Amino acid sequence: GIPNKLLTLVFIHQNSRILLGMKKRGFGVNRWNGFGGKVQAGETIMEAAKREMLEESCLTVNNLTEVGRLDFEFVGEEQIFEVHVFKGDQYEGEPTETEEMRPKWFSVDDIPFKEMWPDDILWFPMLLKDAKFNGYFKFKGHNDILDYTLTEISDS
Ligand SMILES: Nc1nc(NC2CC2)cc(N2CCN(C3COC3)CC2)n1
Repeated sequence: GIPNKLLTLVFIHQNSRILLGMKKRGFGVNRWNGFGGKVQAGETIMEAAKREMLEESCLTVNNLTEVGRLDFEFVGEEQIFEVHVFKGDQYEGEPTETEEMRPKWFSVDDIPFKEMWPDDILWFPMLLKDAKFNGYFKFKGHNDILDYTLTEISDS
């Protein structure tokens, strides 16, 4: 088949708070999410994650680590979205609204799942711990999950 569409998703998680952004346009508009976007030719996935974070929030994240990978299939579409999820807790700069995203800190006990992609409530508990996770979701449109698999990979 055709190659997967490589995408990044970056979260800053500090103790009991996590930085999310309200997507102001494009894919996932009007949903809170981490920051990220496409991987360009000639850059690593990590470089793309840092670049998108800076472009979308004006933050430089220093200690990103990859914590998961989520594959998304959309019924009727050939290309799989391959999302590489990163987390860090050290940054430089101030969270700043851009054309793409409006940043806001949330308590980890009060994540706005009703205003997020429907898969998020499933893998967020793994994101907030320090285990790696792999997921596969089959979507019908942008709101219905037809089936999924989700595996936690413990470091130990
Ligand atoms: N949390 C979450 N869920 C998703 N679910 C699948 C859509 C059904 C996708 C997703 N991303 C894929 C799109 N990407 C946009 C930023 O530039 C492209 C952000 C991360 N992020």
